[in-house]
Amino acid sequence: MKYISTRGNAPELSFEEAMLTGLARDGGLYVPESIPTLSEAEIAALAGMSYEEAAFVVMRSFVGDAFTDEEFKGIIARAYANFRHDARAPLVQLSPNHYLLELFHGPTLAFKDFAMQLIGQLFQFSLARRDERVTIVGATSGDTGSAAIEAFRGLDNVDVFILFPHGRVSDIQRKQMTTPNDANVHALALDGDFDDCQARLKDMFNDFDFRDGVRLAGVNSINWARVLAQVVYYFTSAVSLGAPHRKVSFTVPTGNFGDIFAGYIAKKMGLPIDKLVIATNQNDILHRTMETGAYTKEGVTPSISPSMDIQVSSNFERALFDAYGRDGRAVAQLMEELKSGSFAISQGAMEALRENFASGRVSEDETSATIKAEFAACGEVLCPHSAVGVRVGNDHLSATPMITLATAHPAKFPDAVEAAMGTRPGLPPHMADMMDKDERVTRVPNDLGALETLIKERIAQR
Ligand SMILES: Cc1ncc(COP(=O)(O)O)c(C=O)c1O
Ligand SMILES: N[C@@H](CCOP(=O)(O)O)C(=O)O
Repeated sequence: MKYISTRGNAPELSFEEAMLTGLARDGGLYVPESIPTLSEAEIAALAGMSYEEAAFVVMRSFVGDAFTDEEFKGIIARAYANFRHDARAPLVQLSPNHYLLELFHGPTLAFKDFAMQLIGQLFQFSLARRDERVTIVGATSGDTGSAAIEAFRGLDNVDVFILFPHGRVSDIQRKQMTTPNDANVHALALDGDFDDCQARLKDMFNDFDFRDGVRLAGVNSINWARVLAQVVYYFTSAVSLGAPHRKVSFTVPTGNFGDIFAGYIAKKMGLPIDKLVIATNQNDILHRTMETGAYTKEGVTPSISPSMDIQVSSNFERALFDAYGRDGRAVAQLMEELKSGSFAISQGAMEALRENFASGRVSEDETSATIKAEFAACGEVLCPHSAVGVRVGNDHLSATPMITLATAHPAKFPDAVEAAMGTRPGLPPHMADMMDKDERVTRVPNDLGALETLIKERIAQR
């Protein structure tokens, strides 16, 4: 299995090389050169398997010969050992044909743990056998950063720097990133929004002297392994509702487009998915794009679902690559145009996108009202991101079962949940003392040179 860049001008890599490389050297994102499929019988057989067994079957052909079967099974087992639910990703029923996939039973209470715990194990295995060390720099709107820190804290051969937008993450998210006291963890509060954090991260990857000098690695969804790990729960949840003998639809609260792109990969692998619905908050660039065919940045307005406050949706580039018939030059041209604020998508590419994706947008009031209504109707307490998904999922109900992804635990956003339903959700026992812990954080400017200098100095001090 080889991996190619969405901009068509970077070396082809193996799974392990692509994982350790992060952003392609032409600025694009790595994708598999072809998508392996599972037969109906193979999908049906997932029904009797544990989450870990299903994960092995779904991901095996993407990793090629990077690991033996036994090595890969061990990596998967270690990745999910500290989840707090036996099913890992349990499905609960909200209404007769609407189900919620709870993805918040991992160590940091967000869906990011599914991929980050796996990536943590993959990196440890690969770095140890290569005898290498890396510098991970991550950009976060709140959840990716805490999941990355949890997955890599305390490791000798990894430094992890997390850029988060100062004042724009919840208190719990910030504490998750600033209270670990491991010497290899560096929380950086950037003066800007998430798009600035992600842009500076990509700038670092495009500065080859810096990139090669610190041996930069990425664990954002820039990294294909992040997307791959998320494909698994589309299969396990759909199978538990009767796939492949019955179609299912999914609604996915969306920001950087990684999670829903994993659903698209599941569909291409043969999972019978009817609709994949993009759910956005008031930062609705993806919904506007699906409606108008123009991808136009408008600036980010902070919302009560802060992890989705994103305008430059990184993985949309992977969807565009397919929609343009895998024409890397066309994608590179669109990304060049985006530097001036917008690009128009061709009619053919829009048709391809609309064949696979529907979309909806949810206001702040609607998000709060959904938290309140679902608690009253079925007792499920939703985080604001999941509520955005459920609201859009309700608008797209049909005879096909709808699965909405619950992407974070409500206790990560207690103020928004309490304001909506009058009760404050409590943290699980293993995090109960988090708010009392001391924080370690450095305020940083939105400036590439200053960030690179700081990172180099910190590495030199270790
Ligand atoms: C809680 C939560 N929900 C939804 C999303 C959106 O996921 P994606 O960026 O993969 O679209 C994020 C962040 O990415 C998140 O942290
Ligand atoms: N919502 C994310 C944003 C980073 O996106 P990713 O797709 O690179 O993980 C977050 O919580 O940080």
